Amino acid sequence: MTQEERSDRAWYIGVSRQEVGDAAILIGDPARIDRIAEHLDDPVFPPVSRGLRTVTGVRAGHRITAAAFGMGAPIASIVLHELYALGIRTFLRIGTAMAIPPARIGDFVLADGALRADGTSNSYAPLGYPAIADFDLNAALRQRLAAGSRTWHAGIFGTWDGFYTEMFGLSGARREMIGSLKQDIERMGLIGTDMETSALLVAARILGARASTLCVATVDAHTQEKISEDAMARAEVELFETALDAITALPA
Ligand SMILES: O=P(O)(O)O[C@H]1O[C@H](CO)[C@@H](O)[C@H]1O
Ligand SMILES: O=c1cc[nH]c(=O)[nH]1
Repeated sequence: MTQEERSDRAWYIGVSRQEVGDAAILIGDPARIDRIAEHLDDPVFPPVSRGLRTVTGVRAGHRITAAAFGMGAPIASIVLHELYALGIRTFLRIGTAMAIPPARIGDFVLADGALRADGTSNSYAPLGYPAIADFDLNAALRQRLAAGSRTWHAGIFGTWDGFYTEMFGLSGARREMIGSLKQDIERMGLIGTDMETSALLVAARILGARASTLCVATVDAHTQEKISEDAMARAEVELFETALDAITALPA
C-alpha cells in the first residue's frame, strides 16, 4: 500500500477509519443519505466534504457506511477507492438505472456483470478484463429478492459516461442515434444501463474487494418515460431494506 492508501483520513470524502463501518452502500443522490439513515440504528453523520455525504450506522449488529458520490464513474470510483483504503472490502451500489425490456419501470435490476462502455474502468484494467459482480454478494441479494414481492431481473448492465449523448436524448437527431444504441443494447440482452456499475465492479475486483449493483429501473429505454415520484419513494424503501438485509447476511 502507498502512503495515501495507509492514511487515516480519506482525501476527498474526508472521513476517518473510525467513522466508517465494515461494508459500504454506495449511493448517487446525497439526499438519499438521510433517508437510508432511517433504516440504521444510531446513525452518525461525519462532516460533509465536497458535497460527498456519508452516514455510518448499525444494522443487525453490523456497522454499515452509506456514502454518496453524486453521478458518474470517476467520482464513484474515487469514493470506493477511498473507502477501500480505510479498510472496507464490501461495496453495494444502489440507485437507479434505465430499464431495458423485459425489465420495466419499477422493477429491480441486479447486475451480474456490466458492459464496459465507461472510461474510468480502463484506468484499473484493460478492456478485456471483465466487469463481474461478487458471487457471494449476489447470492445474498438473490435470496433476499426472492423473498420480496417486487419483480426483479438479474443480468448484464451497460455503463456509459454520456448521459445526454448515450442514454437520454433531448433532441431529434440525438434521440435517433441513442435509439439505435438502445436496439443494440436490447439485442445483447442487457437489463439496465447506468453510469457507474462497470467502473465499480472492475475497481473492486482489481483492489481485492467485493462489489455489486442493485437498482430500481426508473426510465424506460425506448419511450424515455420516467417513474412517478410516489412509485420511486415506495421502491426506494424496498431498495434500502433489500440492500441492508443482503449485506448484513453475508459472512464476514
Ligand atoms: O443511481 P442514481 O444515483 O439514481 O444515479 C443514476 O442516475 C444518474 C444519471 O443517469 C447516474 O448517476 C445514474 O447511475
Ligand atoms: O436513464 C437513466 C436512469 C437512471 N440512471 C441512468 O444512468 N440512466
